[in-house]
Amino acid sequence: MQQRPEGTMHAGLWEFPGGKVDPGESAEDAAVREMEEELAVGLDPASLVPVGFASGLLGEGSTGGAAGGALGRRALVLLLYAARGWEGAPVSQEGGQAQWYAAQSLGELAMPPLDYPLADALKIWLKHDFSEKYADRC
Ligand SMILES: Nc1nc2c([nH]c(=O)n2[C@H]2C[C@H](O)[C@@H](COP(=O)(O)OP(=O)(O)OP(=O)(O)O)O2)c(=O)[nH]1
Repeated sequence: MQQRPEGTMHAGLWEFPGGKVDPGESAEDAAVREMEEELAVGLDPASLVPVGFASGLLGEGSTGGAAGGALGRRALVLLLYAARGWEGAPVSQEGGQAQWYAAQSLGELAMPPLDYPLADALKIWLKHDFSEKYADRC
């Protein structure tokens, strides 16, 4: 998990690492690029397995950050992927904190609103160990 920097929307809250999909990019390619940029971790896009998604409005529930409250009603959809293999040890590249947490403890962490349903989806996914089904991919 990564802690959002001061001065941004949802500052100080812990989120799943990732970021926006660039024009012309697939969601998987964006996830790989963001993991490299944010945590210096190398991933194979073919090894990513979809875990779940969460949908809401940009800025909903945020009190801090420059953009808070002034965003209109833009939709935000977060996609969560699992990867069983990667290259390198995750180290935050952008000055904030990055830390491993057990999936079961994520509910106690202060997170932006959409990361809670993502954490629930992850717990269900791990319980059923769907990764076995994709053993050749992750
Ligand atoms: N993780 C997460 N982000 C949320 C939620 N609600 C919400 O408005 N956001 C915002 C925060 C960010 O502006 C945006 C996610 O984009 P992002 O991960 O690329 O974060 P960012 O804009 O701070 O980073 P960057 O593109 O500048 O690198 O969505 C939420 O519930 N969870």
